[in-house]
Amino acid sequence: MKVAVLGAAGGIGQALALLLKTQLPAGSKISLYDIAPVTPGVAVDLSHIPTAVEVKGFAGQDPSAALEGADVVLISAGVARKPGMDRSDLFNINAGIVRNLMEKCAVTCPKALIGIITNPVNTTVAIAAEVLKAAGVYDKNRLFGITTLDVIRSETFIAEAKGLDVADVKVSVIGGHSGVTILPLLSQVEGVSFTDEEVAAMTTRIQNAGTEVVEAKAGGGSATLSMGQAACRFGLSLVRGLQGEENVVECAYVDGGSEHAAFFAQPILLGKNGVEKVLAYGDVSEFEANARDAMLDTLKADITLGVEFVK
Ligand SMILES: NC(=O)c1ccc[n+]([C@@H]2O[C@H](COP(=O)([O-])OP(=O)(O)OC[C@H]3O[C@@H](n4cnc5c(N)ncnc54)[C@H](O)[C@@H]3O)[C@@H](O)[C@H]2O)c1
Ligand SMILES: O=C(O)C[C@H](O)C(=O)O
Repeated sequence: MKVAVLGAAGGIGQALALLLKTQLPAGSKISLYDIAPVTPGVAVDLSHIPTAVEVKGFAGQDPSAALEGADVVLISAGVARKPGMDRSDLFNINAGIVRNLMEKCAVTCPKALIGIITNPVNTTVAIAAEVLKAAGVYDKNRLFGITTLDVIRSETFIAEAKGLDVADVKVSVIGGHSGVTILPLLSQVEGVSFTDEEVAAMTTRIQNAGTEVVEAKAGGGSATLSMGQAACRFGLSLVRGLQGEENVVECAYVDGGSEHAAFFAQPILLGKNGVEKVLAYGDVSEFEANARDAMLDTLKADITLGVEFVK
Protein backbone atom coordinates (compact mmCIF):
# COMPACT_ATOMS: atom_id res chain seq x y z
CA MET A 1 0.00 0.00 0.00
CA LYS A 2 1.43 3.38 -0.97
CA VAL A 3 0.29 6.61 0.69
CA ALA A 4 1.32 9.98 -0.74
CA VAL A 5 1.20 13.14 1.39
CA LEU A 6 1.13 16.43 -0.55
CA GLY A 7 2.11 19.39 1.63
CA ALA A 8 4.33 17.04 3.57
CA ALA A 9 6.80 19.66 4.86
CA GLY A 10 4.04 21.62 6.60
CA GLY A 11 2.70 21.46 10.13
CA ILE A 12 0.07 18.86 9.31
CA GLY A 13 2.18 17.06 6.72
CA GLN A 14 5.10 16.36 9.06
CA ALA A 15 2.89 15.23 11.95
CA LEU A 16 0.87 13.04 9.59
CA ALA A 17 3.97 11.54 8.01
CA LEU A 18 5.38 10.64 11.44
CA LEU A 19 2.15 8.94 12.51
CA LEU A 20 1.89 7.06 9.21
CA LYS A 21 5.52 5.91 9.51
CA THR A 22 4.76 4.38 12.90
CA GLN A 23 1.25 3.08 12.22
CA LEU A 24 0.92 1.93 8.59
CA PRO A 25 1.04 -1.84 8.09
CA ALA A 26 4.47 -3.39 7.50
CA GLY A 27 5.46 -3.25 3.85
CA SER A 28 3.67 0.04 3.17
CA LYS A 29 5.34 2.94 1.37
CA ILE A 30 5.00 6.63 2.05
CA SER A 31 5.90 9.32 -0.46
CA LEU A 32 6.20 12.87 0.78
CA TYR A 33 5.87 15.83 -1.56
CA ASP A 34 6.03 19.57 -0.94
CA ILE A 35 7.31 22.58 -2.86
CA ALA A 36 9.63 23.20 0.11
CA PRO A 37 13.21 21.96 -0.54
CA VAL A 38 13.41 20.46 2.96
CA THR A 39 11.02 17.63 2.00
CA PRO A 40 13.59 14.98 0.99
CA GLY A 41 15.25 15.70 4.34
CA VAL A 42 11.99 15.14 6.19
CA ALA A 43 11.86 11.73 4.50
CA VAL A 44 15.46 10.93 5.47
CA ASP A 45 14.71 11.95 9.06
CA LEU A 46 11.65 9.66 9.20
CA SER A 47 13.49 6.84 7.50
CA HIS A 48 15.68 6.42 10.62
CA ILE A 49 12.65 5.29 12.64
CA PRO A 50 12.73 1.49 12.81
CA THR A 51 9.45 0.44 11.23
CA ALA A 52 8.89 -1.63 8.10
CA VAL A 53 7.52 1.35 6.18
CA GLU A 54 9.61 2.90 3.40
CA VAL A 55 9.65 6.72 3.10
CA LYS A 56 10.74 8.78 0.09
CA GLY A 57 10.68 12.56 -0.24
CA PHE A 58 10.20 14.79 -3.28
CA ALA A 59 10.39 18.57 -3.65
CA GLY A 60 9.96 21.05 -6.49
CA GLN A 61 7.13 22.14 -8.74
CA ASP A 62 6.00 18.71 -9.99
CA PRO A 63 4.43 16.12 -7.66
CA SER A 64 4.23 13.40 -10.34
CA ALA A 65 7.11 11.26 -9.06
CA ALA A 66 5.55 11.17 -5.59
CA LEU A 67 2.16 10.18 -7.00
CA GLU A 68 3.30 7.23 -9.10
CA GLY A 69 1.58 4.06 -7.88
CA ALA A 70 -0.17 5.82 -4.99
CA ASP A 71 -3.18 4.00 -3.54
CA VAL A 72 -4.04 6.87 -1.19
CA VAL A 73 -3.25 10.57 -1.57
CA LEU A 74 -3.70 12.93 1.39
CA ILE A 75 -3.50 16.64 0.49
CA SER A 76 -2.64 19.31 3.08
CA ALA A 77 -0.76 21.64 0.71
CA GLY A 78 -1.72 25.28 1.04
CA VAL A 79 -1.91 28.16 3.47
CA ALA A 80 -3.45 28.10 6.94
CA ARG A 81 -5.52 30.70 8.82
CA LYS A 82 -4.28 33.49 11.05
CA PRO A 83 -6.39 35.18 13.74
CA GLY A 84 -9.26 37.22 12.27
CA MET A 85 -9.48 35.09 9.13
CA ASP A 86 -12.27 32.76 8.13
CA ARG A 87 -11.54 29.50 6.30
CA SER A 88 -13.09 31.04 3.16
CA ASP A 89 -10.33 33.69 3.22
CA LEU A 90 -7.93 30.89 2.19
CA PHE A 91 -9.81 30.28 -1.06
CA ASN A 92 -7.81 32.71 -3.21
CA ILE A 93 -4.53 30.86 -2.66
CA ASN A 94 -5.63 27.31 -1.89
CA ALA A 95 -8.12 26.88 -4.74
CA GLY A 96 -5.35 27.10 -7.34
CA ILE A 97 -3.02 24.86 -5.34
CA VAL A 98 -5.63 22.10 -5.06
CA ARG A 99 -6.60 22.44 -8.73
CA ASN A 100 -2.99 22.11 -9.87
CA LEU A 101 -2.27 19.11 -7.63
CA MET A 102 -5.49 17.40 -8.70
CA GLU A 103 -4.57 17.83 -12.37
CA LYS A 104 -1.44 15.80 -11.61
CA CYS A 105 -3.37 13.17 -9.64
CA ALA A 106 -5.81 12.81 -12.54
CA VAL A 107 -2.95 11.89 -14.85
CA THR A 108 -0.62 9.93 -12.55
CA CYS A 109 -2.87 8.11 -10.06
CA PRO A 110 -6.48 8.40 -11.28
CA LYS A 111 -7.58 5.35 -9.26
CA ALA A 112 -6.14 6.53 -5.94
CA LEU A 113 -8.36 7.37 -2.99
CA ILE A 114 -7.89 11.11 -2.45
CA GLY A 115 -8.44 12.82 0.90
CA ILE A 116 -8.51 16.63 0.93
CA ILE A 117 -7.42 18.44 4.08
CA THR A 118 -6.67 21.84 2.53
CA ASN A 119 -9.21 24.52 3.47
CA PRO A 120 -11.80 25.62 2.72
CA VAL A 121 -12.70 21.92 2.52
CA ASN A 122 -16.35 22.64 1.61
CA THR A 123 -15.01 24.24 -1.58
CA THR A 124 -11.68 22.50 -2.30
CA VAL A 125 -13.39 19.09 -2.54
CA ALA A 126 -15.76 20.49 -5.17
CA ILE A 127 -12.72 21.85 -7.02
CA ALA A 128 -11.06 18.43 -6.89
CA ALA A 129 -14.20 16.75 -8.26
CA GLU A 130 -14.46 19.21 -11.16
CA VAL A 131 -10.81 18.69 -12.11
CA LEU A 132 -11.26 14.91 -12.10
CA LYS A 133 -14.48 15.22 -14.12
CA ALA A 134 -12.75 17.43 -16.71
CA ALA A 135 -10.04 14.77 -17.02
CA GLY A 136 -12.68 12.05 -17.43
CA VAL A 137 -11.53 10.08 -14.37
CA TYR A 138 -13.98 11.15 -11.65
CA ASP A 139 -15.19 8.39 -9.33
CA LYS A 140 -17.29 9.83 -6.49
CA ASN A 141 -16.39 6.87 -4.29
CA ARG A 142 -12.70 7.81 -4.32
CA LEU A 143 -12.80 11.46 -3.24
CA PHE A 144 -13.14 12.57 0.41
CA GLY A 145 -13.08 15.81 2.34
CA ILE A 146 -11.41 14.91 5.63
CA THR A 147 -13.66 16.05 8.48
CA THR A 148 -12.23 13.63 11.07
CA LEU A 149 -10.88 16.51 13.16
CA ASP A 150 -14.46 17.54 13.92
CA VAL A 151 -15.16 13.96 15.03
CA ILE A 152 -12.14 13.63 17.32
CA ARG A 153 -12.78 17.05 18.82
CA SER A 154 -16.38 16.04 19.52
CA GLU A 155 -15.23 12.80 21.14
CA THR A 156 -12.70 14.65 23.29
CA PHE A 157 -14.93 17.52 24.41
CA ILE A 158 -17.89 15.25 25.22
CA ALA A 159 -15.73 12.83 27.23
CA GLU A 160 -14.23 15.75 29.17
CA ALA A 161 -17.60 17.38 29.86
CA LYS A 162 -19.31 14.15 30.93
CA GLY A 163 -16.43 12.42 32.71
CA LEU A 164 -16.34 9.51 30.26
CA ASP A 165 -13.55 7.35 28.89
CA VAL A 166 -12.96 8.98 25.50
CA ALA A 167 -12.50 5.54 23.95
CA ASP A 168 -16.19 4.87 24.63
CA VAL A 169 -17.51 8.06 23.01
CA LYS A 170 -18.68 7.74 19.42
CA VAL A 171 -20.24 10.69 17.60
CA SER A 172 -21.17 11.44 14.01
CA VAL A 173 -20.52 14.92 12.66
CA ILE A 174 -22.48 15.82 9.53
CA GLY A 175 -22.60 18.70 7.04
CA GLY A 176 -19.29 20.29 6.09
CA HIS A 177 -16.12 21.68 7.65
CA SER A 178 -16.59 25.33 8.59
CA GLY A 179 -18.62 27.22 11.17
CA VAL A 180 -22.33 26.39 11.11
CA THR A 181 -21.82 23.65 8.53
CA ILE A 182 -20.15 21.51 11.24
CA LEU A 183 -22.99 19.68 13.01
CA PRO A 184 -22.22 17.09 15.72
CA LEU A 185 -25.17 14.79 16.37
CA LEU A 186 -25.06 14.99 20.15
CA SER A 187 -28.53 13.46 20.50
CA GLN A 188 -27.11 10.15 19.24
CA VAL A 189 -24.23 9.83 21.70
CA GLU A 190 -24.91 6.69 23.72
CA GLY A 191 -25.12 6.79 27.48
CA VAL A 192 -25.09 10.60 27.75
CA SER A 193 -27.79 13.19 28.12
CA PHE A 194 -27.43 16.91 27.54
CA THR A 195 -29.65 19.79 28.58
CA ASP A 196 -30.71 22.16 25.79
CA GLU A 197 -28.16 24.68 27.08
CA GLU A 198 -25.41 22.04 27.03
CA VAL A 199 -26.29 21.05 23.46
CA ALA A 200 -26.11 24.66 22.30
CA ALA A 201 -22.82 25.32 24.11
CA MET A 202 -21.15 22.05 23.02
CA THR A 203 -22.24 22.48 19.40
CA THR A 204 -20.83 26.02 19.32
CA ARG A 205 -17.55 24.88 20.91
CA ILE A 206 -17.10 22.13 18.31
CA GLN A 207 -17.96 24.52 15.46
CA ASN A 208 -15.44 27.08 16.75
CA ALA A 209 -12.70 24.66 17.78
CA GLY A 210 -10.54 25.52 14.76
CA THR A 211 -10.71 29.19 15.69
CA GLU A 212 -9.87 28.28 19.30
CA VAL A 213 -6.56 26.83 18.04
CA VAL A 214 -5.90 29.66 15.57
CA GLU A 215 -6.29 32.24 18.35
CA ALA A 216 -4.22 30.24 20.84
CA LYS A 217 -1.39 29.96 18.29
CA ALA A 218 -1.56 33.77 17.92
CA GLY A 219 -0.51 34.02 14.28
CA GLY A 220 1.55 30.82 14.24
CA GLY A 221 -0.98 28.83 12.18
CA SER A 222 -3.92 26.53 12.82
CA ALA A 223 -4.39 22.99 14.10
CA THR A 224 -1.52 20.77 12.94
CA LEU A 225 -0.92 18.06 15.56
CA SER A 226 -4.58 17.19 16.18
CA MET A 227 -5.14 17.35 12.42
CA GLY A 228 -2.15 15.09 11.85
CA GLN A 229 -3.80 12.59 14.20
CA ALA A 230 -7.19 13.03 12.51
CA ALA A 231 -5.76 12.59 9.01
CA CYS A 232 -3.78 9.55 10.14
CA ARG A 233 -6.92 7.96 11.59
CA PHE A 234 -8.79 8.62 8.35
CA GLY A 235 -5.89 7.54 6.12
CA LEU A 236 -5.46 4.29 8.07
CA SER A 237 -9.19 3.65 7.72
CA LEU A 238 -8.91 4.11 3.94
CA VAL A 239 -6.04 1.60 3.92
CA ARG A 240 -7.96 -0.87 6.10
CA GLY A 241 -10.90 -0.65 3.70
CA LEU A 242 -8.63 -1.14 0.67
CA GLN A 243 -7.17 -4.22 2.34
CA GLY A 244 -10.62 -5.75 2.65
CA GLU A 245 -11.28 -5.18 6.35
CA GLU A 246 -15.00 -5.13 7.11
CA ASN A 247 -17.04 -2.59 9.07
CA VAL A 248 -14.65 0.33 8.60
CA VAL A 249 -16.85 3.37 9.14
CA GLU A 250 -15.83 7.05 9.25
CA CYS A 251 -17.59 10.34 8.69
CA ALA A 252 -16.33 12.22 5.63
CA TYR A 253 -17.47 14.95 3.24
CA VAL A 254 -18.43 13.07 0.08
CA ASP A 255 -20.48 13.19 -3.11
CA GLY A 256 -22.77 10.55 -1.68
CA GLY A 257 -26.15 11.37 -3.22
CA SER A 258 -27.28 13.35 -0.18
CA GLU A 259 -30.69 14.94 -0.38
CA HIS A 260 -29.17 18.03 1.27
CA ALA A 261 -26.26 19.08 -0.97
CA ALA A 262 -23.95 17.78 -3.70
CA PHE A 263 -21.31 17.14 -1.02
CA PHE A 264 -22.28 16.34 2.55
CA ALA A 265 -20.37 14.88 5.48
CA GLN A 266 -21.96 11.79 6.98
CA PRO A 267 -20.97 8.25 8.00
CA ILE A 268 -19.64 6.07 5.20
CA LEU A 269 -18.62 2.43 5.02
CA LEU A 270 -15.16 2.10 3.48
CA GLY A 271 -14.01 -0.78 1.32
CA LYS A 272 -11.81 -1.92 -1.55
CA ASN A 273 -13.15 0.81 -3.84
CA GLY A 274 -13.30 3.64 -1.35
CA VAL A 275 -16.88 4.42 -0.38
CA GLU A 276 -18.61 1.04 -0.20
CA LYS A 277 -21.86 2.51 1.07
CA VAL A 278 -23.10 5.89 2.25
CA LEU A 279 -24.79 5.24 5.58
CA ALA A 280 -27.87 7.01 6.87
CA TYR A 281 -26.97 9.39 9.69
CA GLY A 282 -30.04 8.34 11.64
CA ASP A 283 -32.63 10.19 13.66
CA VAL A 284 -31.82 13.74 14.71
CA SER A 285 -33.29 16.03 17.35
CA GLU A 286 -35.34 19.11 16.50
CA PHE A 287 -32.29 21.28 17.32
CA GLU A 288 -30.14 19.25 14.92
CA ALA A 289 -32.76 19.22 12.15
CA ASN A 290 -33.06 23.01 12.38
CA ALA A 291 -29.26 23.44 12.42
CA ARG A 292 -28.92 21.09 9.43
CA ASP A 293 -31.51 22.97 7.41
CA ALA A 294 -30.05 26.34 8.37
CA MET A 295 -26.54 25.40 7.14
CA LEU A 296 -27.58 24.38 3.65
CA ASP A 297 -27.48 27.78 1.91
CA THR A 298 -23.92 28.31 3.20
CA LEU A 299 -22.82 24.80 2.23
CA LYS A 300 -24.32 24.99 -1.26
CA ALA A 301 -22.73 28.41 -1.87
CA ASP A 302 -19.33 27.01 -0.80
CA ILE A 303 -19.75 24.12 -3.26
CA THR A 304 -20.86 26.38 -6.11
CA LEU A 305 -17.78 28.55 -5.58
CA GLY A 306 -15.58 25.50 -6.17
CA VAL A 307 -17.50 24.29 -9.21
CA GLU A 308 -17.39 27.75 -10.82
CA PHE A 309 -13.68 28.15 -10.06
CA VAL A 310 -12.84 25.20 -12.30
CA LYS A 311 -15.43 25.92 -15.01
N1 LIG B 1 -9.55 19.61 7.09
C1 LIG B 1 -9.22 20.03 8.30
O1 LIG B 1 -9.87 19.67 9.28
C2 LIG B 1 -8.03 20.93 8.48
C3 LIG B 1 -7.47 21.05 9.75
C4 LIG B 1 -6.36 21.87 9.93
C5 LIG B 1 -5.83 22.56 8.83
N2 LIG B 1 -6.40 22.41 7.60
C6 LIG B 1 -5.84 23.08 6.42
O2 LIG B 1 -4.70 22.36 5.98
C7 LIG B 1 -3.85 23.23 5.22
C8 LIG B 1 -2.40 23.07 5.67
O3 LIG B 1 -2.25 23.48 7.00
P1 LIG B 1 -0.80 23.43 7.71
O4 LIG B 1 -1.01 23.90 9.10
O5 LIG B 1 -0.14 22.15 7.45
O6 LIG B 1 -0.05 24.58 6.88
P2 LIG B 1 1.53 24.77 6.71
O7 LIG B 1 1.72 26.15 6.17
O8 LIG B 1 2.25 24.38 7.94
O9 LIG B 1 1.90 23.72 5.58
C9 LIG B 1 1.43 23.81 4.28
C10 LIG B 1 2.48 23.21 3.38
O10 LIG B 1 1.96 23.27 2.04
C11 LIG B 1 3.08 23.49 1.21
N3 LIG B 1 2.63 23.96 -0.09
C12 LIG B 1 2.16 25.16 -0.45
N4 LIG B 1 1.85 25.16 -1.76
C13 LIG B 1 2.14 23.92 -2.22
C14 LIG B 1 2.03 23.30 -3.49
N5 LIG B 1 1.59 23.96 -4.56
N6 LIG B 1 2.41 22.00 -3.60
C15 LIG B 1 2.87 21.33 -2.51
N7 LIG B 1 2.99 21.86 -1.31
C16 LIG B 1 2.63 23.15 -1.15
C17 LIG B 1 3.92 24.51 1.95
O11 LIG B 1 5.26 24.53 1.47
C18 LIG B 1 3.81 23.97 3.38
O12 LIG B 1 4.88 23.09 3.68
C19 LIG B 1 -4.44 24.63 5.42
O13 LIG B 1 -5.21 24.98 4.31
C20 LIG B 1 -5.33 24.46 6.66
O14 LIG B 1 -6.37 25.42 6.69
C21 LIG B 1 -7.48 21.61 7.43
O1 LIG C 1 -9.63 26.23 11.61
C1 LIG C 1 -8.82 26.12 10.69
O2 LIG C 1 -8.53 27.06 9.95
C2 LIG C 1 -8.10 24.81 10.50
C3 LIG C 1 -8.99 23.63 10.54
O3 LIG C 1 -10.01 23.69 9.59
C4 LIG C 1 -9.54 23.34 11.91
O4 LIG C 1 -10.73 23.00 12.02
O5 LIG C 1 -8.78 23.39 12.88
